[in-house]
Amino acid sequence: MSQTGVVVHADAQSLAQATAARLLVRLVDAQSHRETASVVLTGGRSAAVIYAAMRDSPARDAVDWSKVDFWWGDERFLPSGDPERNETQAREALLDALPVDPARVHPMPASDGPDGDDPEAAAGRYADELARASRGGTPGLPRFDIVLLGVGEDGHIASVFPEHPAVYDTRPVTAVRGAPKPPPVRLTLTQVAINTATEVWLLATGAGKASAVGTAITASGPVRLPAASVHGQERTLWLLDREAARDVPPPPSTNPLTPP
Ligand SMILES: O=C(O)[C@H](O)[C@@H](O)[C@H](O)[C@H](O)COP(=O)(O)O
Repeated sequence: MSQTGVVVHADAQSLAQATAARLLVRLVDAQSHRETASVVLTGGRSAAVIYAAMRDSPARDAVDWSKVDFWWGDERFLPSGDPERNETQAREALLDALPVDPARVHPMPASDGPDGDDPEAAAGRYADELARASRGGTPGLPRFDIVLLGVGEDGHIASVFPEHPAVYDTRPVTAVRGAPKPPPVRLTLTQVAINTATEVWLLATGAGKASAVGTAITASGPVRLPAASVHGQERTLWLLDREAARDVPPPPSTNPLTPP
């Protein structure tokens, strides 16, 4: 049974530092069981700060980076090397500083790649790459130890936006056109793929996220927010700063001395 946790940090910087440390420990743990580990990276400002904190952490070398598989949860469908691509951000903030195995770094196709400016074909290509890495777990997908997801003000995760076709897509990867967050054309893992992960970590900082976070965490019943529809097989973690946690009720007290 998947557990959901909510961790609230004082501010965005402490969230980034703590999440970087948490991710490093989680990767070391995964490798202690299986030699390899896998993480699905996200884009956005919160993620970039976490990547830099990982890069600068003295504990980073506890991970055997040559045996970590890096996937992406979504990508802006732009030419390779474009500064707006999530791949570019992750390479500059983290991957370029690590002894990664290039064969284990799996960026989503770029718009100047083999499929040209056809995002549907590019999505299919990434689905094929995922399937090739499948090792007997979920058919067509590799094991994802941790999926990182930034959360948008509208409750989107990756490039799955509320009421957009990707919400209803049952394939593991899909193309997105008309995304409300520029750029409009993107590739994204769907909730189908995300929810196979062992752990899903949702990252949100700032008051602008509070409403979406509060609704996603507290609403019962069919909530039309993608952020409310993703969960890890074993654990779902909400990693928030105080501002983003504003609308999240405090956990029920476990102190037996507290009056009901
Ligand atoms: O490509 C992207 O833009 C991201 O993958 C997207 O899902 C992002 O994580 C959220 O929009 C949060 O972004 P911020 O952390 O910048 O608010």
